[in-house]
Amino acid sequence: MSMIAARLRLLRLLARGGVGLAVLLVLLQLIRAVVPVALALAVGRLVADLLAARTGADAAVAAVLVAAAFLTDQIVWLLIDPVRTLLVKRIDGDLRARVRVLAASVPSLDVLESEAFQDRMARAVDSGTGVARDRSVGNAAAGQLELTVRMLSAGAAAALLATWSPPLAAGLLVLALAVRACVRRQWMRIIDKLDADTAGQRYEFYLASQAVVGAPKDVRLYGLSDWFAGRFRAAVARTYAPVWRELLGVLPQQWWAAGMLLVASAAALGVPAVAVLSGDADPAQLVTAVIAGLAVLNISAMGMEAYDIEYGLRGLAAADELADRCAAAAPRPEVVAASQAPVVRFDDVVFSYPGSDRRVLDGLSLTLRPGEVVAVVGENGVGKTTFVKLMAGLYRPDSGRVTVDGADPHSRRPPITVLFQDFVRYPASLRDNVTPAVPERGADDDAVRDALRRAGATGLPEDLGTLLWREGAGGTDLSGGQWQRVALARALFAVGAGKRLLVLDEPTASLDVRAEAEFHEQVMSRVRDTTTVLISHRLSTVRYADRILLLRDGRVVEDGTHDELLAAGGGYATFFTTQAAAFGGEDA
Ligand SMILES: Nc1ncnc2c1ncn2[C@@H]1O[C@H](COP(=O)(O)OP(=O)(O)OP(=O)(O)O)[C@@H](O)[C@H]1O
Repeated sequence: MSMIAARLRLLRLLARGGVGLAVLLVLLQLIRAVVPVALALAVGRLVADLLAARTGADAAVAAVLVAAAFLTDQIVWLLIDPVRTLLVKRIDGDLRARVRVLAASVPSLDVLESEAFQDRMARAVDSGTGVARDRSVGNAAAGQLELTVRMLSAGAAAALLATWSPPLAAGLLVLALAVRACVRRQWMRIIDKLDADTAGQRYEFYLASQAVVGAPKDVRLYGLSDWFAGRFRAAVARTYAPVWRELLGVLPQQWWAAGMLLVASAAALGVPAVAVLSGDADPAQLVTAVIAGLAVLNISAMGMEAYDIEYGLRGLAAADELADRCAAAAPRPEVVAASQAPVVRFDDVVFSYPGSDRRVLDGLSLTLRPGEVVAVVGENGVGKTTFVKLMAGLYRPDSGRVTVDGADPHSRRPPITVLFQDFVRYPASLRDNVTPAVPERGADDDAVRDALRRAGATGLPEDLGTLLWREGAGGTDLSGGQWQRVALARALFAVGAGKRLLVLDEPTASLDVRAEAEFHEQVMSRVRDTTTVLISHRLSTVRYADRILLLRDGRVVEDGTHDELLAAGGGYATFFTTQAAAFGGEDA
């Protein structure tokens, strides 16, 4: 897109903040644009009236016009700020919502988690960390309007000056625009530097958010505020050092621009003065010409709008690239309905996370038969959760094949529900924390209560409408174990609503011993019409599974029932006996 088209697009974006508000801002800016010309004319008339010793009434009218022009400028200036702020916030809010919808529409996590996608997302909705000004598309749109109006104002002042001296008007305008263009090019190098280290800016933002909200207990318990502050200062210094260096490099280059402006100002003042001295102009014309000349030169000063425009254009480009990436990504998978438990197959699957060459899954082959409860065990980091993500179609294998009932889960999402280890605690009601896996089902309080009961969730608020978000009005919070039961209820509710592939990743991690003992009876024995994957380090949880798979080196190395694997005396048997010994008996 050409520069002019991009800038016209910025102006059109103003309407996204509300047509009425945009029109008001345009009007206010236009009034500001004509003020310098009005002031030049009014002051010229005042001087003419005073010198011609006309009636006091004539001079008073001229003085009132001068005052009116001055006051109008002040009042409009006061009004512009709130109108501009509101408009910018609305435009940015609109873009932020669009970007979030785009991000949510990406079907696979590899695109979402890629650095390029994250960078573009941060750029498109940048709220200006690190500098005093918001670097946003909304600011760019408002800045483009300001610049357009400043140009119009300079043009109008030049036109007024041209009625007296066309060469002076043309000369001042060309000089002012040349100075502006050169200075702008120098300063924009700083934005390139700012853009260069987006990963550093993300890290700095992460540190700041961890220090305030992410790790409040650790910060207080271990007195970590200095630790965070030191790292934050170091991160800021690392990220912004190149920017400061660029800044120091640009400053000495300002001398010649200052020199050119000095010459231009001398011409703006000197040419009319010489004309008056030589009798070619009267003092009133001098005053009008000088004010108009200085108004023309005003455009040479690069205001903050230049940064706003430059940064916002990059934000807009980032948003466009996001849209293109999303359009190019695979379409949102069709969700498959199933009346019976599905069969899941992994054939020689190899998978590495984007940006890593470490094979997390390396030739993984397995079959989950319909209605089976299959436990997956293995050391930390062996790839159990990764296996689930591929089964759910959230990533695609690098090679090999994943199918659920014969279909690729990436393009046809199976009727799956997953209780992830890091399950989401929705800032919503208890009811809405149980139902999100099947939003189409709607609120069915009996089914919600039944799922909570089967998950063994006790001590919860009686009212399903209770907000489970402490920061919200009337909100409350739950213990870790209670949250895990609510998340388990979420999975069971989804099974009740027809999801026939159930994954429980560490479902008993936060449960006490009695609750864990009840887990098999209350939960596992009731999901028989569902293909179930159970991931747990607690071997007492997995021992009742129909089959147990032990993962190592990215593939299945043992496959059998608890008794078969114990008898085989392999890795599972070692796990089990070690755990049993740690708990003081064979029955871990
Ligand atoms: N989003 C990700 N990007 C890059 N690497 C990842 C990502 N998620 C996990 N990994 C890496 O993949 C490997 C397998 O992780 P995974 O979570 O599947 O292990 P796990 O067997 O479930 O572990 P645990 O028992 O600790 O829960 C780990 O080495 C981890 O560092």
